[in-house]
Amino acid sequence: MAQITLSNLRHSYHPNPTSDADYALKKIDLTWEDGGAYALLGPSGCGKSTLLNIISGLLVPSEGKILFGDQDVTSLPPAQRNIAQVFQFPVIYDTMTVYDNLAFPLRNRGRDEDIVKQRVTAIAEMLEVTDMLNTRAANLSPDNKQKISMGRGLVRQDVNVVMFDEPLTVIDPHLKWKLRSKLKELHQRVKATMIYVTHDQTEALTFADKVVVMQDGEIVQMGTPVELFERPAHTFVGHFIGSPGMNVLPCNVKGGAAFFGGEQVSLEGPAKDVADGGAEVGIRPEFVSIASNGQGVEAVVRKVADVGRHKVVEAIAHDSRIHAILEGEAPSAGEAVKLQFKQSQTRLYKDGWLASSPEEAA
Ligand SMILES: Nc1ncnc2c1ncn2[C@@H]1O[C@H](COP(=O)(O)OP(=O)(O)OP(=O)(O)O)[C@@H](O)[C@H]1O
Repeated sequence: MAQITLSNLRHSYHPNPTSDADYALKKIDLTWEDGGAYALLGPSGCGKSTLLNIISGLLVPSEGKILFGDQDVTSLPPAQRNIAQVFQFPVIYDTMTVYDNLAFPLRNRGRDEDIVKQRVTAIAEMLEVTDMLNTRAANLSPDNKQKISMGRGLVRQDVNVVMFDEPLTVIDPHLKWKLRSKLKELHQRVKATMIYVTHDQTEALTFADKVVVMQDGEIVQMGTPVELFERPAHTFVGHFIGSPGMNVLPCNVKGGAAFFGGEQVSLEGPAKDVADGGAEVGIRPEFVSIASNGQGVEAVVRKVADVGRHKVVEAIAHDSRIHAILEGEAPSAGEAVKLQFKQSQTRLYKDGWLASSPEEAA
């Protein structure tokens, strides 16, 4: 196992790239710590597969280096990188038993049969498939096939990294949560570096200790699930994570103060070095409430959705849509209300990037 460093990485599929737009990966500098559980999260086309293929060696980047520990592996072929991959669709041999499928990566590298038995037994027990070891893989359900595929990825102890590429795509929705939490538990037991690629925030946030969010060939933030929720470094992260995502409202900055529709909005703290002019206020729906003291941003409720645990209110203020997540009583559609933003959670964004900082304690 090793720390993986991506240094000054860029990749273009064009033979002669001329501008940033020609690059599928713009500029990536990233370190994956040894033994970490990571998710690579972003919408379709943001460059996740390109990055994964560069780490596994299927692609050589146009620029930059990949290091495993101190070793430069940029031009090493996949077979010499000691990587395990689990794909969207199960990769198993139907004619073999579950035992032989799990044993395959070890036997392929000439491991002794007693080590094979020890590892296969341990992984089967972790995956709760011990009773299937003598079953032919052809007779398994799709989710059990994918479990075995995951087991094949985890059975070797000498890999630098295990990469999962949207591994739950074929799994029935009601079984997804089970496999998701299983994977998390497996990481804690196996302690290998794992990178889980997905466009699904729930999968990323459940699995990973650190989530890397990508947009349009760039990393916009790397952080713990709590950091991504509480302090999105970019409005894209605010939008992409959360349900509904963060409210992003156009505002005007004057002398460090933010005005939404002419009314001043109290920010979490000073917006240092933000020039006067257009910017955005970011506030998560969880921190928007209906004012009981008659003070706040005037809005009209457009829709109320009861989602069981809470209600999601959609209101319009100064032509902008604002979501609020409310527990208990909620107003009705058409009602005029005043909205309050929790000040410690109200942030300023300039050109998409976080531009306010929390008030320093006196
Ligand atoms: N072989 C290729 N040739 C040319 N362009 C490509 C190739 N593969 C990917 N691209 C382009 O590179 C960009 C990044 O694609 P990539 O497949 O890495 O994104 P992704 O986040 O993995 O998307 P998805 O989740 O849909 O697989 C996209 O604009 C895509 O069209």
